[in-house]
Amino acid sequence: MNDVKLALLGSEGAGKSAVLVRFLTKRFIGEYASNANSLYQKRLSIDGRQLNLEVFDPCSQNVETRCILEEPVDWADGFVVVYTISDHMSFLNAKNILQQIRESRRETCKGDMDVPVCLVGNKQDLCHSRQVSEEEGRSLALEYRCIFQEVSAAENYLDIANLFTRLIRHVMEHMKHRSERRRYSGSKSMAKLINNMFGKRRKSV
Ligand SMILES: Nc1nc2c(ncn2[C@@H]2O[C@H](COP(=O)(O)OP(=O)(O)OP(=O)(O)O)[C@@H](O)[C@H]2O)c(=O)[nH]1
Repeated sequence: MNDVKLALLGSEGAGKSAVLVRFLTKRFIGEYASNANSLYQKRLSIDGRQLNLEVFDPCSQNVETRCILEEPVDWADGFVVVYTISDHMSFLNAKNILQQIRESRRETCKGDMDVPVCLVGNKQDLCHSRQVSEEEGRSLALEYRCIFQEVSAAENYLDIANLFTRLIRHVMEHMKHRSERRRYSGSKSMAKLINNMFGKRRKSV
């Protein structure tokens, strides 16, 4: 069974917990305790494959004053970055987070393909007070090569379910690709080793 680990990141009050709880329970719960880190676990079946999903929902933090990615960036296989469409500052924070993910992953996984990330513009139901256009969200996602979707945790389950499903599929493909690369480079170096040993021996005969 696959283990898939996701981390939720975004500004305080962007609706991270609401989005996650909507996905896990199909329900919208208005208020959540935000003074502790939470780890949610759920067994899922996607494309006929069973998996253990773990989602890390860190407590509120001010992304302007401290680095938010110390722990989740190494732990997670994929990220959900949430902003509020009616709060431009949360969008700027989301951009900052995407940049931090890119930089930290570049340091830890040299030459590796991009880590799966989805950018979520939440509170679509508040479009009368929109401060971030859908186009801005889409082009930020394009810049950082991530999945993008505007959603409303308050009003809609299906969009959120589809979004998580796409991200999890992407994570599983990414994991498969990484393990194939590892196996390939492992067998390449093994072949090199064997070649070196027997090649040399053959020469000396
Ligand atoms: N109108 C509307 N309100 C929402 C939506 N999603 C969340 N909220 C509200 O936004 C507030 C913050 O939601 P949370 O899910 O606690 O946000 P969070 O990002 O987890 O917040 P912290 O844990 O404090 O960082 C709550 O009052 C929610 O009821 C939404 O889609 N639409």
